[in-house]
Amino acid sequence: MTALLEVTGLQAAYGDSQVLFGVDLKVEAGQVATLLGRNGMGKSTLLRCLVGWLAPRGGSIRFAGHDIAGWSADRIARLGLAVVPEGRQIFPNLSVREQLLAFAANRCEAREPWTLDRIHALFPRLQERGANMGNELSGGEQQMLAIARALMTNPRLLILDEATEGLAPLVREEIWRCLHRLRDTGQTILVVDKYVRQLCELADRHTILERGRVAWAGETEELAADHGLWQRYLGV
Ligand SMILES: Nc1ncnc2c1ncn2[C@@H]1O[C@H](COP(=O)(O)OP(=O)(O)OP(=O)(O)O)[C@@H](O)[C@H]1O
Repeated sequence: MTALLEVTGLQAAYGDSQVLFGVDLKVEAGQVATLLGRNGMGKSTLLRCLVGWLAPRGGSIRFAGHDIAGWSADRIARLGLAVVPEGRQIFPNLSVREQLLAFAANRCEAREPWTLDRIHALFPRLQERGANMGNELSGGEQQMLAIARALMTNPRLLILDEATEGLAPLVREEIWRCLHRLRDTGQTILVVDKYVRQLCELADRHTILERGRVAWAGETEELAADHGLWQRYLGV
C-alpha cells in the first residue's frame, strides 16, 4: 500500500515552548487511522501542522507525493486535505444547502465526486434540513454538515478533530455509523477522538501521543487486545 500521508520526525513549538518532539505518523490510502492521547499531549498541534495553521520547526510531512511542511493552509487544502475542525465552524446565516454547494469542488479529480444526492443518501437529515440556516441546527446536525461540507471538496484525506465531542450518545452513534459508511466507500480518514472502543471498530491503525512523542503505534488487533495501553496512555 502507498502511504498517502507520512509524517517523519515532526517538531513543533509555540514560541519557546516545544510541544512535538519528533513525531512519526503514517496513513495509507484507503485506511482509517487514529491519533490518540490524553488532553494536552499534542494531537491538535500535530493536526495544525498537517493543515498548515502552524509551521513545523523540523521534520517532514509528505502528503500525496509532496513535502507540504510549511505550505499555506490554502495550498494544502487544494492538494486534497480537508479538516473538520473542533467546534465545526458552521456559518450561522447560510442554509444547509448553500453551505454544501459553496464547498463543492473536485480538487483531486475524483472519479465519482460527491454530489448533493450522494451527501443526502449519507446524511438524510441534511436533506430534510436543506433550507434551514446553520444556527437552526442541533449539535449533531451541525457535525453532519461539517463532515458533509468537507466531503464536498472531494478530499484525498479527511481529518476529523473530536467529531463526537459534546454530542448526546444516540447522536454520537449516528456519527460513528456515517464514518463506517464513509470508510466503506474507500475514503481515507484520520480521526482524533477519545472513544477507543468505537475507534477500534472503525479504524485500521492507531498512533498514541504522550507529551509530544509517539508512545505507541500499531494495528487495531493489538490495541483492541491490550487494555493496559488504554489505561496507561488514555486513562480509560
Ligand atoms: N496556542 C498555543 N500556545 C501555547 N501553547 C499551546 C497552544 N496550543 C496548545 N498549547 C500547548 O501545547 C500542548 C499540546 O496541546 P494540544 O492542544 O496539541 O494537545 P491535545 O492533545 O490536542 O489536547 P486536547 O485534547 O486538550 O486538545 C499543551 O501543553 C498546550 O497547553
